[in-house]
Amino acid sequence: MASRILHAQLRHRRTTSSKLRPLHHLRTYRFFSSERFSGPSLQKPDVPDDSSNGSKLASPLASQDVPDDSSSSSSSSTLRLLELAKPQKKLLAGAFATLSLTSSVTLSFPFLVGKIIDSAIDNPTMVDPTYAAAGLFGMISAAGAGVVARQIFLTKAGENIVAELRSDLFRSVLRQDNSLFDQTRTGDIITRLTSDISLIQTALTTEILNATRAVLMSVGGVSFLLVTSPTLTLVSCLSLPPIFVSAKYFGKKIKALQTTVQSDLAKTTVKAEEVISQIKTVRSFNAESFEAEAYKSRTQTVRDRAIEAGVKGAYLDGTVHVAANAGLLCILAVGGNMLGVGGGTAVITPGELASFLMYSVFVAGNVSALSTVYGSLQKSTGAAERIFELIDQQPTIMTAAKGNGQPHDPLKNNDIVLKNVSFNYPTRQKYEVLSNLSLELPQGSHTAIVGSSGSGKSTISQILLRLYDVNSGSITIGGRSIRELPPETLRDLISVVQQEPVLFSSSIADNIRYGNLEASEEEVYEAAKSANVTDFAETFPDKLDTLVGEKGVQLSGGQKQRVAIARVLLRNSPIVIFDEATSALDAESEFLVTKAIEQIVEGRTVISIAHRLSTIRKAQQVAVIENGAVVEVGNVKDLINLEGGKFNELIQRQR
Ligand SMILES: Nc1ncnc2c1ncn2[C@@H]1O[C@H](COP(=O)(O)OP(=O)(O)OP(=O)(O)O)[C@@H](O)[C@H]1O
Repeated sequence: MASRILHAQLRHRRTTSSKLRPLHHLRTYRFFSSERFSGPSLQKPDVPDDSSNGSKLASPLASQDVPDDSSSSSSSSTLRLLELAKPQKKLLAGAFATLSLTSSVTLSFPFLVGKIIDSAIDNPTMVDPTYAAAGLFGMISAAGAGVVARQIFLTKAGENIVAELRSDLFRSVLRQDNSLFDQTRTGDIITRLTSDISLIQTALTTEILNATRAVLMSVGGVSFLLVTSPTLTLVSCLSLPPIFVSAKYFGKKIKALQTTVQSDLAKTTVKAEEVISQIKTVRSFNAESFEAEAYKSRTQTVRDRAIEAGVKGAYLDGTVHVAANAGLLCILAVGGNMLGVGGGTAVITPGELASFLMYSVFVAGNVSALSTVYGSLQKSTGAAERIFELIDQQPTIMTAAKGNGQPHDPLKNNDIVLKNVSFNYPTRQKYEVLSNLSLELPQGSHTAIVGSSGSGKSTISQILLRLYDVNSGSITIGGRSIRELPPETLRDLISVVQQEPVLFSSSIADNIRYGNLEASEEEVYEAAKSANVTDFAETFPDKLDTLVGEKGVQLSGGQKQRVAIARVLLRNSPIVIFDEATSALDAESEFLVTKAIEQIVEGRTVISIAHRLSTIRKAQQVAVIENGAVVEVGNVKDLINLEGGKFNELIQRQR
């Protein structure tokens, strides 16, 4: 049973939807240092350890604004795109081989039709049109088989490239600094993982092949035109100037509009994602109409720009259509005279004129296909730049850790010492959240951190986990700076129970198992029992296999909290942080959760970020935080009785 659940969970992880899921819960994900389960990181050059200025802002992503496609970055992106196709070279070679076959058949078709017409005119008794058609049908069937094979090769190559790129990109996302997630909306990243990658897939397979076919057919077609009649070839060139002029004029406008449409569309997706994920808040404020209107107005902007681009495209198509057909009429007029109509000398046969006309249509079609391919290749270069930007983003924390991934000496103990720590969030450079903060948390002790809202209590748990690096000062565990520990090792030492625990949309058991993916079913059950999860799970028909819904919406706040505690129990880390774990609960839930918490506290270093006296009572020491600094520290009794003290003041306010 256990292995079934584990396999189901791992299988679940492999699917795209579950790959996207952790973006919403990235902090939870990191508390459990599960990035590593997503596989090895991409190879990155080492960056120097910059311990004096850890609180760096990850370079913001260029968001959905399509980057300036300067030719150098475009060409390097194109080269990198081609690199991605390299491992699929056998499949792509197969696709090119079948393409050559189908193109040769298509190219020889007008030539053969011309020959059949001439033979039928010259020697009507010798040529049986049925046999001729049957012969051509044989050729077409061979080409058809080539088309089938090409599609199969292309689909396989395309899907392989996409799967590889998607998982590389996702790994890269998981390695990024928190500051990147603080300033980038989830929807932006999801767009890169989905539609941008699809654009690349099309570019690397279908479009490159279309381009090759168009070039082959155009070059082959023009050669046939020249061989058949250089004079008529010159005549057919008359249609080129209006086509080129209008393609340049409209093409520029269309590209600019398409770029804006792409960027506006991405913003619309981001908005939809935000509203859907916050639907309860939207409902409770009766804001459905407001949000629907806001979304409608965004989609209308997209629609208007897309129509504008479509209209420009229609003008271009119309101009090309008239110019190309006028060219054909010129060929017909001049070619008709060349047939010797009206008594002149014939310099061309009817069959040659027919094949010339067919090749002209081919060439026109393929030249215009080349411009379409060029347009979509431009689009995918933009998408590639957005993807490479994210893959190339250098996280400061993962790579700066000395000995990251290397074995390290075991820690002497789990004493935590924060010394003169100053910190600001990278997105708010000028606002110092922690200011010269010093605090000692001996191994096995229970410390309550109290203080007014916004004083910096939760921030302490974030810097202990090294979700952010501090600007100055030091944090040590067992005498070792946390910067020297691989982040995974550090995060294995610490578990956090948050005020609003985040669950994944799988079963209760799977959510508990997140604490230790190797745990047996019995261990999961034991953890569930100790955290009073079985009390409520047993009342559901599927018991621990009950699905909890997205972010655990199908459970109450207290039930979610107990699942989160069971998860931490299973994790068995020596340091546990309760970040106001019971403050959002009613009295009965608080009682049950507190009982569950008592199971964890035993024998561990505990930090309770607390508001209420009930949570604080069991702590051995209390640290009062004010404006990011410890202003009072001592045991609960002493501080309660300290007249005029900060803690005493806080308690008085609660009474
Ligand atoms: N990711 C972030 N980016 C920028 N500023 C942040 C971020 N998280 C928190 N802050 C700011 O840091 C300050 C301290 O926040 P913190 O969450 O540590 O306070 P707290 O003492 O835990 O408050 P509360 O009791 O209300 O939870 C606040 O002013 C907050 O606005």
